[in-house]
Amino acid sequence: QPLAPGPPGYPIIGNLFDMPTKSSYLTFTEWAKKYDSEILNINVCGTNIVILNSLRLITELFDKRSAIYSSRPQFTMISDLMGWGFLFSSMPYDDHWRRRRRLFQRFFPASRASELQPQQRTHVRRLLPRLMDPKQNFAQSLRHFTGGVAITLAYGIDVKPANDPFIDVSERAISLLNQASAPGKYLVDIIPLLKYVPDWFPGAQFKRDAKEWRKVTMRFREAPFRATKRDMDMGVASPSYTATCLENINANTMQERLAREEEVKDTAAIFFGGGTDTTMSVLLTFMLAMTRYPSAQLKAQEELDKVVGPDRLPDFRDSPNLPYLNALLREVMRWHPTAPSAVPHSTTEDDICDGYFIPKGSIVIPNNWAVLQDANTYPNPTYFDPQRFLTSSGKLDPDVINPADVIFGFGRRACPGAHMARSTMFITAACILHTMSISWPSSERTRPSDVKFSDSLFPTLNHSPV
Ligand code: HEM
Repeated sequence: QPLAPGPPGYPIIGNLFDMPTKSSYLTFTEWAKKYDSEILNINVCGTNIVILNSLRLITELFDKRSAIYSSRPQFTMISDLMGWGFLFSSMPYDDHWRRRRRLFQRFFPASRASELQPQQRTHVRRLLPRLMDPKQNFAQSLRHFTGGVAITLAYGIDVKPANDPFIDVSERAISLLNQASAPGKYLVDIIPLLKYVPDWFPGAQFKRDAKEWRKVTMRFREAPFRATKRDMDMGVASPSYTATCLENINANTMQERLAREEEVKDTAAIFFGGGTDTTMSVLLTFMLAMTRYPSAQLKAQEELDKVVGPDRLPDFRDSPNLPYLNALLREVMRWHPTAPSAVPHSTTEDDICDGYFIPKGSIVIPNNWAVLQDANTYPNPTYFDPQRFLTSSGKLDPDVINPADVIFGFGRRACPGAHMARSTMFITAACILHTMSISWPSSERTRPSDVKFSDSLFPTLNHSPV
């Protein structure tokens, strides 16, 4: 069977020089047009990479054939040398992953979303005055907010308004992780044996860096967990994911108990590790869209005025009565999706799809950008238009694909924090729109349309809109 089409490449290095280092989702979308194929194949120094450019193929492989499409590619620099292998989002499809994913979903299931609401409310109420305070940097306030929600829910720790030690170490750790995640940055990811080069060896700066950065990773994993355990021992711990999991450990031996505790520690770290940059990215995109499309903002505010009225803040229970706001949030997720080229999976068996061979060990990238910017599904896709998700009678249209069913991923590796992310997005956007208007600062020389999205896995704006 042939491989799927794609740029031809060179012997040994394959498509090394074709592989985009910036906005890869745009290049993948162009290739799909150029080769007139929803499925593409490239090879970078022996690693086979398959790119899926349609929802049909993504659901076919990740949902229907999930038994062989549910692993993750391994990156030596991050997972091994920097110590991030404990995050189950990056683990291969094995028992370590299975145990952690099961634990996370047992104590943090969508069915318990309403239990998160009091803490989410408290954090939004603290965010609103900060956003209105001209002395506070608005993006920093949003970052502190999403970090605070994660730390409170994971550990029951109430973060300080500024210089919080847990937020500070977590932000530093994630920023190092993001820097090291740039595709093709480290040769050791292509030649894993290089990890055995001694630290003092010329050219081994990556090993010296990794040694320092690993200390930050470990502090990120340990410090808040230890604080919660200490509070539990003293009987003063607030309810949290960590406290619930620790209370529910059922172990026969000390060794077994310690192993279970390590799993709790690993999964608690995912709240910040998986939930902060991602939610922040959607909220920043929301703020930018509001400055660029003031008529959509006004419409959502009129709906809130009608449904919520002037005497209270919006609440979770208002959601079913706010179809326009919900449509607007869907459009935010579609217009510039978070993780546009998603989180790659990898295959554990050979397979054939649409007549093309997919070798075992291939990296498989779902190109969400191509799905969410497809003019057949979303006419005039570059335009921000919440109305596309509504019927003529103003209800949410079930026939238009909800971008939330795309941006949180697919199959057995789909995002297990989507319920929390969606409710945080809803309550934050509703409260912001009901209490303030978002506009571009008149003193600013650039315009909202000049704003560029940065190029990390979860792009955030590199320029604050307000
Ligand atoms: C708007 C916010 C968020 C977005 C856009 C998002 C998106 C994603 C995506 C695209 C994946 C990969 C899915 C796949 O491989 O098919 C993922 C995985 C994951 N997300 Fe999220 N996420 C968000 C928030 C959160 C939150 C709040 C948490 C935790 C509380 C979380 C925890 C995870 C975990 C643990 C995984 C890895 C699952 C696995 O590999 O088994 N995410 N997320």
